[in-house]
Amino acid sequence: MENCLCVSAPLLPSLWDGGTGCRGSIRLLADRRRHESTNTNLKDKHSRMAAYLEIADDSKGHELSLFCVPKHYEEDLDSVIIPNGLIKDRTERLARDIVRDMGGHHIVALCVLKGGYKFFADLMDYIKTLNQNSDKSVPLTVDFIRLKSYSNDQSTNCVKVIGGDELSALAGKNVLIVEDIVETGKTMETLLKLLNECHPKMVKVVSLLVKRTPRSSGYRPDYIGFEVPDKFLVGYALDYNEYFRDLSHICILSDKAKEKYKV
Ligand SMILES: O=P(O)(O)OC[C@H]1O[C@H](OP(=O)(O)OP(=O)(O)O)[C@H](O)[C@@H]1O
Ligand code: HPA
Repeated sequence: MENCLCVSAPLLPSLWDGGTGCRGSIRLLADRRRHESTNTNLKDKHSRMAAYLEIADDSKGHELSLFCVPKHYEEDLDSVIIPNGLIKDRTERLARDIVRDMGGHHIVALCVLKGGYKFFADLMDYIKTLNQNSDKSVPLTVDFIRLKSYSNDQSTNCVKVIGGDELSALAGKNVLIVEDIVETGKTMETLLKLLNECHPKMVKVVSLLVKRTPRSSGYRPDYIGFEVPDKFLVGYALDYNEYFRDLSHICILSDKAKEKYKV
């Protein structure tokens, strides 16, 4: 099913109407692709390039036995690809970049559930810390939306909106969408379309991860934590059929585990 949008909870009335040290393999890169502004009304005058840490395709990650991993998942993971500490360090810097660019305005941070909840919580904490320790501070409010399109390790191509706050409340606001991963780009493109119908003043997107994959539509967020290989990743709230959200590090899921937890 191509470009399907399903709204399956009556929570969005406006929508019902209209619709590491990985062996030296991590490098800091700038996104050389043309930066696409996510707001059709207020396109950035300056073409910015999103910086990110690249995890190389041949990165094997780190041995599981070097980290604390829940016993119940020990057999299911190939390796730790991004340790929790590195996620936090990169998130701290993303917070600084976001406040630098969006500061001075009230920001509404929109968390994309469920996968985005850990990154969202940590990013908000870092922005709060910046607010507390600077002469300039930016008011921050939070909103939530739940989107779902994956079953097993594949996008169904049908992005379902299954709950959340009313997007119409974001009219005229500076919105920061907080997402865990962009793979095909379908989830984010669907959300941006819905959001733009509500006429926000500005929309920026931060995604902790962007996957290098031939399945990508080419969509790139405004802020990116890491660019990752085309492998199915779990942990730090990223799931496989709801499992592995209770894992601190981002890990590569084994093929055996894909079979074990398949629906
Ligand atoms: O770029 P895409 O190919 O669209 O994939 C990205 C989306 O997939 C995951 O959501 P999922 O549907 O698994 O729901 P979840 O957040 O509840 O895990 C993830 O959290 C992103 O929202
Ligand atoms: N892991 C978990 N959820 C996802 C992924 C992934 O690699 N890609 C898209 N949603």
